[in-house]
Amino acid sequence: MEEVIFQRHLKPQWFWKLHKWLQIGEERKMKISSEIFDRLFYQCISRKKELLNRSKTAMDRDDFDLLTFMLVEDHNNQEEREMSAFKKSEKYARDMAFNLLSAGSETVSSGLAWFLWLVATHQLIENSILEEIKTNLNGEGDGKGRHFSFEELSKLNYLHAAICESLRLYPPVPFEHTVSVDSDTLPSGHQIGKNTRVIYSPYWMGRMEEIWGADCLEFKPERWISNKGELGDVSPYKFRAFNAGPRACIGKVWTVASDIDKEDRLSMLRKIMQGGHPEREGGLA
Ligand code: HEM
Repeated sequence: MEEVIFQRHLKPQWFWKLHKWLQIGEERKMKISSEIFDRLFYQCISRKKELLNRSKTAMDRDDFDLLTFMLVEDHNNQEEREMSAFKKSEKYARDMAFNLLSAGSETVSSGLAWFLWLVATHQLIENSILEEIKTNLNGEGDGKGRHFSFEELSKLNYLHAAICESLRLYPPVPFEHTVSVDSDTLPSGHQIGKNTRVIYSPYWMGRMEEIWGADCLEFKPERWISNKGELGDVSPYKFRAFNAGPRACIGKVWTVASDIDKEDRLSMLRKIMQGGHPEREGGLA
C-alpha cells in the first residue's frame, strides 16, 4: 500500500485515477491490499468489542488503547455524545486505524532506530538520559516494564530534547512537497507563481549552518534546552520533521509534545476524529 501511495506522488493525478477506475496496474494492487487490511482489521474490531462488552471499566484498564478510545463512548461528555453516531460505525474505526497505522508506524520505527543509534554512539548523552530517568521516575522496576503517564514523561526534558535532536538530523520524512496558493517569493529569493509545486528537504534543513549554527552536524540535545533547564521554543517552520501549519502531523502530540496534558491530547484527538485539525504551532507543541 505504501508503495502505491508513494507512486501516486510521482505520477500525474489523471494517470493513477484512470488506472484506479480501470482497476489495472498499481491501483489494482491497492484494491487487493485494502481488502486484506479490511478483513484483518474488522476481525480486530470484533475481538475488541467482545472484550469491551465483558468489561465495564474498560476506560481504566491497562490495555486501554486507541481502538478502545475509538469504540467506547463517554456519555458524560457533550462532545462525545455528539460523536456517538460516528463511533458506532466500524467503518469509522477502520478508517481511523488505517490513517494512524499508515502514517504512524514507519515514521516511529525509523525515528527510533536513528535515535537509538545516536544514543548508543554518544556515551555522555546516554548517561545523561539514564540519570534523568533515575531521578524523575519512581521505582526500580520489576523487569516487566510498565506504561508511564504523560505527567511522568513530561519531567524528562533531556530525553525530549535528545529525541528532537535526533529527528532534526534524521527526519523520518526526509523530503516533502507543497503547492503555493498564490505567487510568492521564497526565502532564497526565488519567485514562484500560483499553483507551483515546491519540493524541500527537512533532512537538509536540519543540517544547514544558517538555520542551526556552526555545530549543526553535531548531535547535541542541549541546543533544545534553555539556561533554566526548560525546553526552548522552536518554531515548527524551523524544525520541519513533523511539517508545519494546518496539515502538520497529528502524531506529534504523542511523539514529542510533552507539554500538552492528557485532557488536551484527548480533546485534540476528538477534534481530529470529527474531521478538524488542531492548529497548534507554538514551540514544540
Ligand atoms: C517520529 C514520528 C513521526 C514523524 C516524524 C511524522 C511526520 C509527519 C509528517 C512530516 C507529516 C506531514 C506529511 C505531509 O506533508 O503530508 C505527518 C502527517 C501525519 N501524521 Fe505523522 N509523523 C510521526 C508520527 C505519527 C504518529 C505516531 C501518528 C499517529 C498516531 C501520525 C499520524 C499522522 C497523520 C494522520 C498525518 C496526516 C495529517 C494531515 O494530513 O492532516 N504520525 N507526519
